[in-house]
Amino acid sequence: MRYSVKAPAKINLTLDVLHKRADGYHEVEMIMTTVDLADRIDLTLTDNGKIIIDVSEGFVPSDQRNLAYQAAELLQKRMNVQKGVSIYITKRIPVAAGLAGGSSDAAATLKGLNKLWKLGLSLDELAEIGKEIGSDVAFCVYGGTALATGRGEVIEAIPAPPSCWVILAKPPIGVSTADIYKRLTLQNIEHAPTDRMIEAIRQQDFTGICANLHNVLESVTLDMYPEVRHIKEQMLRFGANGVLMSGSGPTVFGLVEHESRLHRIYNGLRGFCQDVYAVRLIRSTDTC
Ligand SMILES: C[C@@](CO)(OP(=O)(O)O)[C@H](O)COP(=O)(O)OP(=O)(O)OC[C@H]1O[C@@H](n2ccc(N)nc2=O)[C@H](O)[C@@H]1O
Ligand SMILES: Nc1ncnc2c1ncn2[C@@H]1O[C@H](COP(=O)(O)OP(=O)(O)O)[C@@H](O)[C@H]1O
Repeated sequence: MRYSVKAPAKINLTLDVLHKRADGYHEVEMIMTTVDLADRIDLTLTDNGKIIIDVSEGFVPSDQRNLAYQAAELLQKRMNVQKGVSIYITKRIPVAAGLAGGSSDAAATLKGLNKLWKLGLSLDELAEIGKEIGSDVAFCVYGGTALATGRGEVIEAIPAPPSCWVILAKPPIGVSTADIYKRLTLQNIEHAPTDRMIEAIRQQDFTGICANLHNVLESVTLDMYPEVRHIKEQMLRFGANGVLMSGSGPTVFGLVEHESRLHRIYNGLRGFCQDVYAVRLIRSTDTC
């Protein structure tokens, strides 16, 4: 028996850090939404109880370090499953990019194995297991658009923003999330307008959404990697309506209302950046 599951990327429309916690994590407030750039996870049932993993990209670990492997192992142990699985990941989401590719692979694996192993767990139960693997996994289990709090694992669904195009551009660098959080200075931080963003989304106010995009990690990554700042400036110059770095970066996304502008921005960016994608927001939460 075999299942294919889509694992979509996320972007952060806002990312605020409230304080550093005693456990070393940061207390965050983020509005996240899924986009239709996705990895594909193929799951094949095996009878010997073993978990085998392979990945289309050589530089993503194809062993216990892979978050999809960790998700399968945790679920197998937690639910006392005797069956095994062979996992094949076709990567399309750039790696270490601020798009939660690994977290989404883990979430999709949990959702796919829930069917393959006939476990009958709810999304809430899968998210509860997923949060042990990483802060972004719970959001990826639900998909859609949500306010994430705590260390990112407390998820409250909110309505989807109005449909629009999203241009993603990633310079050829990988960013360590832990490193960016470590370098963040919390004094004099300009906090994100989370409430205003939620209101703009509720009102389906595209201009308001673009005006309230804010990520407190952005200045940390921009100071370390001037090429990220350059991409931001160029995306705005080519005509994106709103531009922001996603997560800890280095991917920059631009929201674009009209398709007529999309090609100009895409082609302009492709002139100096290899990794550019034109995608759409996913408005449905059913990603499986
Ligand atoms: C920044 C964000 C925004 O969505 O995404 P990415 O840039 O990774 O996509 C997330 O907060 C990342 O989530 P995720 O990548 O799952 O993080 P984890 O594996 O849980 O943590 C990696 C490391 O980041 C730091 N970390 C993470 C989350 C948090 N709220 N506070 C932290 O300080 C910790 O040092 C931790 O060891
Ligand atoms: N399935 C996976 N896909 C991508 N990266 C993975 C995966 N499993 C583990 N990793 C590791 O996780 C790190 C972060 O990757 P990723 O989730 O793509 O980035 P981000 O946290 O910035 O969104 C990478 O350095 C990679 O080695």
